[in-house]
Amino acid sequence: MTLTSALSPLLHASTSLRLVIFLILAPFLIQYLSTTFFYRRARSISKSKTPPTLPYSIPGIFHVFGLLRHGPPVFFANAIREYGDFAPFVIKAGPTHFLIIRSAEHVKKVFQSVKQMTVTDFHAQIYEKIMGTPKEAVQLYQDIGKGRKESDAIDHAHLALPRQYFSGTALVSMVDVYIATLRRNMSNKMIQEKFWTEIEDMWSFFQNEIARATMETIFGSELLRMHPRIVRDFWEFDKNVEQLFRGLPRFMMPTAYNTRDRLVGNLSIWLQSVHPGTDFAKTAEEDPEWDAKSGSKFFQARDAVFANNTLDYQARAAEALAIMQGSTSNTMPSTFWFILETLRNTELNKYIHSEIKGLFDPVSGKYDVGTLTSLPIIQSMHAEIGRLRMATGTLRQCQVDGFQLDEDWSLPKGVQVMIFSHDLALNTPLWASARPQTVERPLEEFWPERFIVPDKPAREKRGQIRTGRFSMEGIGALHSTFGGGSHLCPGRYLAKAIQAATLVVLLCEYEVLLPDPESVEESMPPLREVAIGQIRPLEKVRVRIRKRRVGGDGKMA
Ligand code: HEM
Repeated sequence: MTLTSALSPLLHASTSLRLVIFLILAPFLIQYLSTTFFYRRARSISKSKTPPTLPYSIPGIFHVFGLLRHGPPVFFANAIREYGDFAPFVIKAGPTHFLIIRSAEHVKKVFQSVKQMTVTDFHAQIYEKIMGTPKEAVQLYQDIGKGRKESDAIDHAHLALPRQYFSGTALVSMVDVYIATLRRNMSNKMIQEKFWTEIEDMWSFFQNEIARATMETIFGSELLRMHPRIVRDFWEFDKNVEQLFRGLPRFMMPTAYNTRDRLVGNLSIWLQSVHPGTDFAKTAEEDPEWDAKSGSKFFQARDAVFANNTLDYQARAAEALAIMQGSTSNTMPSTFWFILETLRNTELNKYIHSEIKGLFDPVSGKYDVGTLTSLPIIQSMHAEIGRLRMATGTLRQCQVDGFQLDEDWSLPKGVQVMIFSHDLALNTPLWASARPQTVERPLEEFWPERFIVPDKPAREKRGQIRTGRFSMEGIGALHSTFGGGSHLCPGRYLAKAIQAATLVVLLCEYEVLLPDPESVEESMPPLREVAIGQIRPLEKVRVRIRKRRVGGDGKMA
């Protein structure tokens, strides 16, 4: 349709009719013009231009209807499929502008520009809309980086404490607690040596067991004792996180708000009982690493910062919910896939079992967590699960006008830069040019050894597991599952340790098998349909489990 033919009915009608015709035609016209502008801007060779906006038909509202109709995960995925070759491009939800970037160079530039690309406002919104933080406390988050003492202390608790406690020996102690908790909970299930027990739905089983063990490790056992429903409430809350972030009124989604409020209320009651006053944290070297009532040293130290910096119990409970969500929401699905991918591949299963079965020390009754998590196959599996089975988004807000993304593109102040891990993870040309060895097998396929560099070029037999050293060299920017730069997820080592610890307990202490492998293959989720969000099998996955016999020397079989 040309512009003249589109306007011709208008030129020959009465005023009111013209208005009606104009209103009917206007969206088509605007769509036509915005499409023309989009391609013109995207193909322009001029320097320092602002990125184009995806075609739209209603100015001011832009892509709001599409985002509401399909939901952001599908809308963003469709936009990438249709216009991905023209990235970077902008999607506008009314006054909020999202810039989608898709190149490794752009990702690096954004992560490295710590001062110009921040998360402060985004984090404040998460606390207010999702976690239910009271308004007065939200101001403290918004004042981070503005020289306010309490806000700086909160920033320290967010950035420094997880990095201190989720690495080195502190991490090993946490994982020891996780393993002991998981083993105890599993042994309470009366799983037999002689008979197989059938688990109908491995996803729900993991939702319960991994969340339970992770929560007990971070918060202590008293929380679960006081509020036995907390795991169920947590998953109900987690399901509604995106809805809560949209900020729809309470009457439109009462269950989402009620569940969130119940969680915050219960966490607040628990905190008042286990962390009274401001001097409750026992974090000296000689203090125990974990306390059944007060929780891990990490959680005690963190809550003490908030207690000493004007956060009331409701705001502290919202903080506890944020840590519950950060630690459980992605770790459970990634652990599910870690185990399922192992069970799906007999050679891999045998190889991993042979690598890990010697890691149990019958004298201490503990596994060697340090060795376990540094095995190349475990590290590579962790990276591959993050690449293929997780779809996370990382956001940064541009704080300056004219931010130079590169010599072609310049960004306005306020634009929200979005990086989608799954999109980058499946971009074959980028991976092939960054490190050709990583695309020896298609990126759409799960390849546990993708991140292993062989020691020497050896001829591998079919099905044989590749050995060598683990490396992320050259591909860091393409693997953004854990974000990047100064906010790179501090829990990534804990997530890897939880995956490996769950695997070691299930593989060394139990025999686990998939009774219906064909239906599991048919249940594999499609790729690229959502840009962000939980990836889970299409159908329930059944597993059979029975206890392994322990040898006379106390060693695992
Ligand atoms: C597979 C599991 C996990 C995934 C995929 C994941 C992913 C992410 C991502 C994408 C970010 C944003 C990073 C950025 O803005 O650059 C993040 C931040 C964060 N994650 Fe994780 N995470 C996982 C596990 C954990 C665990 C176990 C914890 C433990 C408590 C944790 C705690 C945090 C915290 C506290 C932040 C905020 C960091 C900051 O703003 O400085 N995460 N995570």
